[in-house]
Amino acid sequence: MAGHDGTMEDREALRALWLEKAKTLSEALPYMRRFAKETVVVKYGGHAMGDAALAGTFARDMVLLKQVGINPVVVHGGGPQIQRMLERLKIQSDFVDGLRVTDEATVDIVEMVLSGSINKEIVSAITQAGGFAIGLSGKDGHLIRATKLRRTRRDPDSNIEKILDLGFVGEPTQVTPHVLNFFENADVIPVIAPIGQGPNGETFNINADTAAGAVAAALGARRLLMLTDVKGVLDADGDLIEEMTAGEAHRAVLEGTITGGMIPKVETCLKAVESGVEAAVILDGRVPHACLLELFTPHGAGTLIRRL
Ligand SMILES: Nc1ncnc2c1ncn2[C@@H]1O[C@H](COP(=O)(O)OP(=O)(O)O)[C@@H](O)[C@H]1O
Ligand SMILES: CC(=O)N[C@@H](CCC(=O)OP(=O)(O)O)C(=O)O
Repeated sequence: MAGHDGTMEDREALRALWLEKAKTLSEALPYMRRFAKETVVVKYGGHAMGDAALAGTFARDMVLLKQVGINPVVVHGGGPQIQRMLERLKIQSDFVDGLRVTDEATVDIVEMVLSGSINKEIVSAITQAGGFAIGLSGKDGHLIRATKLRRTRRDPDSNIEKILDLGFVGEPTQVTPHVLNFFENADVIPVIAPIGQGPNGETFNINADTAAGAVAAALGARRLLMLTDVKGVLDADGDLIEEMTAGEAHRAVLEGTITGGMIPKVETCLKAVESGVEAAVILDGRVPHACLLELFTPHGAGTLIRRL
């Protein structure tokens, strides 16, 4: 970079660059006003948090949102990190419809990785970026009450519906926003691990997309941002779909354009918008400042799903 001793051309180029940055900041003003005092729930997926530099950028973005008067609430995943720990401990793990079958030994590891290391890493990154974050799991302050997830599957030969036992996989039954409202008023950024508490004190492993959707619905969030490791929802030709209505999303699942891990993600977005969240966006967490791009520019960063 040219300093004061650079050539005239260098200084002119630098000035043009800063003017461009000032223009971008100024253009963000109407968006900042639109989202001021609003809650934005950000689901930070395990794949999206792979890179240290990107994790730092994500933390700065959360601090910036708070600084301009928005209320960011982070719900994180950690699937790949749980997987690595289970492999180190030689514990076998299977998935049904993208959900980890969770026995007693596994739920202990899931809780340790999510509420322990990952949660504290994100809290620490936000603190490093100048923010004030507090880590929670769904067990704190009755935040996420859960029950055992019931899943059934129809056997194609006998046509009999079978109950699948996923162990300690939970689904949220109630989210109590009391503790989050308290944090909002105290300018704290909550960072939530997707662990739920059952009626008898059991610990439940909740898919992080599902947990984020339930938190967004309970808070009446203006946006649910789902950071993942693809551009967004892709069509049959592999092109990004920038906006989908609930009807189009349902159709894409039925037609098989949306498969695997994208199904629970899209279903969570649909449920969230049906529960009062204004819009949900599936966006590429590998793109630096993806949340800022989505909220503060006319160039959304992924696929927006809204009620209609
Ligand atoms: N139509 C689609 N558009 C984009 N991704 C899709 C689509 N259908 C299936 N997928 C798969 O869904 C994956 C995202 O879900 P998942 O791996 O569960 O994300 P995360 O770990 O971030 O929660 C993508 O990596 C892709 O393989
Ligand atoms: C029930 C279930 O599958 N829980 C997930 C929780 C973490 C998660 O969802 O993390 P990502 O968002 O990074 O995938 C798991 O055990 O992997």
